[in-house]
Amino acid sequence: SSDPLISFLVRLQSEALATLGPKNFDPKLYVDLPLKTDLSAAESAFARLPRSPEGAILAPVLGMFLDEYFDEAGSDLAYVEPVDFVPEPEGFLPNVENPRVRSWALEVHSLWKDLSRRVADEVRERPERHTLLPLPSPVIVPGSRFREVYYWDSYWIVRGLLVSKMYDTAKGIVNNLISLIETYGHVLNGARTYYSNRSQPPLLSSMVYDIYMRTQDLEFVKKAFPSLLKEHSFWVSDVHKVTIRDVQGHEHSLCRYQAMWNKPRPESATIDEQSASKLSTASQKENFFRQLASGAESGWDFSSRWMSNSSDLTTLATTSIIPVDLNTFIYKMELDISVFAKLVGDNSTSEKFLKASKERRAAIRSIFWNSSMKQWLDYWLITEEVLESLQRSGLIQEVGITTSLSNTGQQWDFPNGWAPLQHLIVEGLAYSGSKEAKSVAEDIAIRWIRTNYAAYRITGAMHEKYDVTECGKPGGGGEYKPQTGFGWSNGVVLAFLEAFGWPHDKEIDC
Ligand SMILES: OC[C@H]1O[C@H](O[C@H]2O[C@H](CO)[C@@H](O)[C@H](O)[C@H]2O)[C@H](O)[C@@H](O)[C@@H]1O
Repeated sequence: SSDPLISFLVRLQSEALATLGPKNFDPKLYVDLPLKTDLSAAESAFARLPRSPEGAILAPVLGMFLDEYFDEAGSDLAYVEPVDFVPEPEGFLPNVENPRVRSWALEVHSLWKDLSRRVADEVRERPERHTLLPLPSPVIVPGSRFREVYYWDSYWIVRGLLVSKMYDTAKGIVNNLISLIETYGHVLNGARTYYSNRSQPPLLSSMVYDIYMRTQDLEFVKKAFPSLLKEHSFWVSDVHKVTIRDVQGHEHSLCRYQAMWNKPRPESATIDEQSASKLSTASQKENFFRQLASGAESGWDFSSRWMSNSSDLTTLATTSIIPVDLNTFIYKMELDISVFAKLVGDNSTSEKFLKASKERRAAIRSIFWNSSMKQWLDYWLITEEVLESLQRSGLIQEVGITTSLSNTGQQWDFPNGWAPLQHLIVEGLAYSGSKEAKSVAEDIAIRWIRTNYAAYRITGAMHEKYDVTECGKPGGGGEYKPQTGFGWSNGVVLAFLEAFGWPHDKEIDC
């Protein structure tokens, strides 16, 4: 991370694992520790800690260091009784008559007191010492190791608070999430600096809607409205947006989860490093880290739903899946915004969002609905995976796609490229519905045309195969002399020229 506090805490986390071992080790504890001093003082003391001959810090030494430089995780939030809590709210669950159930429901209701916190002033005064974010209103935390506010948890917390008639607390929760949008442009996964690279299932508009339905507080809607527009832009812009063509050729705009992060998640860095250890290249690891963080953005961290092989976490392919639920949440957000726009007197925005919601509903029907199964199913962007794997494969060479990576001297091997294989792959990519694949297809076709042209100029003939590592070079190898003529090469060049054209100013020489 480029945040110096997070970088230091992640280092501390990794050293603590080496000292304490994996049993009962929770990596998140370390990135939640509030500093007692300035970071530089803690860093230099850490660097001076005595170590064993093997390089590890001994457990008592680590304990003393933690006591001296850090407060307890979670201590930067203070317990506070919610202003609107009463032991038995008027009109509480009128239809729950059974005395045992009613008394249990009242106990659950009273748990709001245990989970209610206020961010300490210290966090506002010295934010650089805390990964906790300084939210303005009191918060309700999920509990236990989750010492901070979470985005999608908040929706069901709000639903419960409405049952408990704790309207001010519910509005405070929304106010906190709005403050995150105003600072970061989106609601963070959770209210920690290390969660800023991603969001979580977007349910803020639903919180506003449900609170409004109970309270009729129009001022509250007016305040939330501009932030909801910003949040909508975040979800429909480049990082999350995917354009997809249905079988009738209609283009639809849908959304996927995609974190802006390709490193281990700070709160689970030791686990992510361990999971990635079986991957060999830096780019495979970076991709895996992005898939992990994107899985966390989905709220389903982790699930076979996002894996191509359910028993291998490294096959996580979160960003290659268009999820039904995310698009349904955004559809709801669009409908909610349309309603709110009308309430605040902005009719043109209301119309605009109604139209957007209709388009998304059509996309959901067209892309996710499986009529034989009578189910909405996530859509796998297989082409993207195939494209990525093709791009990583080494098969795409200077002037075309090589038949294999083995240089055996056989003609259907490296470095020969054959016209029919170029054509099958280029057409497959071009018609896949992915813009990126289409542009890769065109690029391969152009290079192939150029090498065919160059070889023709040099040798006066079209060839049965070409050496794709060098422009203008015919192929070789095999048990007979390379042949010219040549039927399928001619056919493919003409088919490519018809598909992609060749404008005046485009260079034909390699
Ligand atoms: O209830 C809070 C959240 O708890 C889980 O995820 C969180 O923990 C992960 C590991 O510490 C973290 O990487 C993730 O970003 C957090 O949201 C749960 O899976 C979430 O659905 C839930 O909101």
